[in-house]
Amino acid sequence: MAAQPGVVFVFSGKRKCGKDYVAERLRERIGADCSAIYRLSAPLKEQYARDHDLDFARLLDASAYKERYRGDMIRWGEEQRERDPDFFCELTAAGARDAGAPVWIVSDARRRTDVAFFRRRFARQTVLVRVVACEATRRARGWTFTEGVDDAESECGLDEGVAWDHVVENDGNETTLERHLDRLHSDAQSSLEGASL
Ligand SMILES: Nc1ncnc2c1ncn2[C@@H]1O[C@H](COP(=O)(O)OP(=O)(O)OP(=O)(O)O)[C@@H](O)[C@H]1O
Repeated sequence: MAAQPGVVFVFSGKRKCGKDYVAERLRERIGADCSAIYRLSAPLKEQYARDHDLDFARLLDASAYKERYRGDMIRWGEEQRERDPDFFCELTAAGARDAGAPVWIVSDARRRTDVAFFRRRFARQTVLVRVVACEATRRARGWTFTEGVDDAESECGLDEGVAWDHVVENDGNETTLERHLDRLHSDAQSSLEGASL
């Protein structure tokens, strides 16, 4: 049987708050041998590419190819979620189980249903992490407010009403970030010890 995770970190945050950056720093801290980063958007792109006979690798990068299909891909994703809100979470979890690392870092939760899925399916293992940075910092990292994106559910669905286990301040202060990473790392260690992995 495929492996169950010891810890599932579920990251969320506004655009350019540094979710990917902090997720990568956490993976380095815990060690690439026992942790891996997963994106809920990856199986969406993979499945979309398969259904539409497209090149999955080119949909993943920041190419004009991806931009050409972006609108239709978003619409297609919404249709799948309406049919089954857990569709992409299930695919991600199945891929992660097969890969077998004990610590999963899911770097891009965007919806209430994403958080609810991991809380329900991996109740003991899930650690909810909100990454925050002020608007000035996000702007300096390339963010500009875009209508239809920054006011959409995919960007605002988790702004309120979620009991985060950790809120990571990522405004560029290295000492603060290190302190947060220490806490997350120690959470992972205790959970792994508790699960006797
Ligand atoms: N603490 C930090 N120190 C230095 N650079 C950072 C830090 N946090 C983020 N960055 C940089 O800011 C940029 C945006 O970060 P990142 O891609 O992780 O954001 P994101 O929240 O995943 O964005 P998006 O939602 O658009 O995918 C990247 O170039 C990243 O390297």
